[in-house]
Amino acid sequence: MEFIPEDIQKYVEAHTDPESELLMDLNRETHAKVMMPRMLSGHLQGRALSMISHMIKPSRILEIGTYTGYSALCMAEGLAEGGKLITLDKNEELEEMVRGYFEKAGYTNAIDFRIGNAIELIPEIEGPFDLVFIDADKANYYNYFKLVFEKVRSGGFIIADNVLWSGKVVQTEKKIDKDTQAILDFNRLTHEDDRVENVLLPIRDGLMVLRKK
Ligand SMILES: C[S@@+](CC[C@H](N)C(=O)[O-])C[C@H]1O[C@@H](n2cnc3c(N)ncnc32)[C@H](O)[C@@H]1O
Repeated sequence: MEFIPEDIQKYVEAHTDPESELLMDLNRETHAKVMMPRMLSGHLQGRALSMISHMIKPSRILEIGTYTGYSALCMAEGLAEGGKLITLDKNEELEEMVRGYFEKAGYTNAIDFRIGNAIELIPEIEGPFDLVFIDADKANYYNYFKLVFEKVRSGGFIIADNVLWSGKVVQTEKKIDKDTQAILDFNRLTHEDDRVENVLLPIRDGLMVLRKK
């Protein structure tokens, strides 16, 4: 589902910095060879994540849901000198491709790519983090929020992707599927949580931006 008219989307992209050659290659290769390329953040959201990361200048970023590494590479652009980004994914089939791109981008030392179930990996990872990006299985979104919360420094950010869930968050049908319900719960619970400030940005499929007080 497109949330804004196609011509406006094109105008927005034309007036946003282009992707680097490497990100363009990764975008193309993902679309040509990998299942469900819609999962990749893409040009506009990638530039937004890079811009946000530059604004925060994080020393430590945690990403939950690497896929082919596109969003990790975008957020890594804003890391402080000597900063680290840890990214988690359970799909080992993409490991070689993802590591190849991290190497080509010169981020072998800055990006720590770990394979496994994020629910099991996160408790073993020490904080504090300046920025956490939640972009894995929707059913666990609120669990991820709870698992990372104490690891985020005061003033740090948690961003969750796909919180508009292709518009299903405002559907009027009575039967709500499991993932939609999980996103609805995540949006409501984080919005009502006094420990964070929040803004839901309607970029692509929706980014929930939370700032820990
Ligand atoms: C939407 S994609 C991530 C897209 C990527 N962040 C980007 O913007 O280019 C979601 C990823 O989460 C991973 N994933 C799903 N459940 C997971 C889990 N329990 N633990 C770790 N990774 C998981 C999937 O394998 C998939 O690669």
